[in-house]
Amino acid sequence: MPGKQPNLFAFSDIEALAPALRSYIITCQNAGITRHGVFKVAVSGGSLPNTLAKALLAKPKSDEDTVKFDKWEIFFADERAQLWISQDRIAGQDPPELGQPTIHPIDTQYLDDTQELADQYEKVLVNSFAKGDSVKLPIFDLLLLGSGPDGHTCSLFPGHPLLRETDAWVAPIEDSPKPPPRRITLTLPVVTHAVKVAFVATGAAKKEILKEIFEQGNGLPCALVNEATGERCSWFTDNAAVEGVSFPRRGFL
Ligand SMILES: O=C(O)[C@H](O)[C@@H](O)[C@H](O)[C@H](O)COP(=O)(O)O
Repeated sequence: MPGKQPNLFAFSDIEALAPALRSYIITCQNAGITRHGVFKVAVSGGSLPNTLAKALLAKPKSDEDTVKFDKWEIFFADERAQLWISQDRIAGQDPPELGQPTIHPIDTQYLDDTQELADQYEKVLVNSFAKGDSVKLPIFDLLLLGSGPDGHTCSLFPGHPLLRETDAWVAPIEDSPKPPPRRITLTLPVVTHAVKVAFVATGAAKKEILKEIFEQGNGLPCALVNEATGERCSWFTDNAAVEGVSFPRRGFL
């Protein structure tokens, strides 16, 4: 289905990927600011924050190429029910001269109760997106996600009943196959309702799972996001990650 498929971009390496990712994010940022005065973005962990730092902390090339962090509202796409994880997030890496984003971390007083942790984080979203009769789902301007070697994204794992969640915006998980087992995550309907979804997946270790996601799908969480979002979804990969993947690449303009 032309036009309905996700955009698969493949770069020679992370150095080449970073400026394209920056330009994509700035386009989403400017669209969000035009629509509602702020840029609402949710971010995953893994290697993504380091790639984002490379992309976003580079020197602007023009006025249009400006990252307006003071207009950013940053949420976590998923989070471990642990104290230390936030340290490797992009939150700690914004130099003050770029402006301070509004960051919405989890409330660590609820770490012992993942349902409460999820409910409290959902309240944070409700305050920002005004859940009510007319707002069934929050609409993030952008989700910046990674893909695990098993095809998971956020803390949505292959074959897990959480993939069938339809009501909650944020859900707890107590049996994550990837340690640690206790986490909270945005739910699939929230992920697929975003204006734009971008995955960043690099390195040869990703090629088997990317082949499965793009060729068979197999109900893998990343494939479900691809299917539900189509052209709203973009994959920023390097050649090593997509070697042997039969799926048309797009040129990044
Ligand atoms: O909480 C976690 O366990 C990580 O956030 C994890 O979900 C990560 O996002 C993916 O495994 C992709 O990680 P890489 O991009 O580092 O491969």
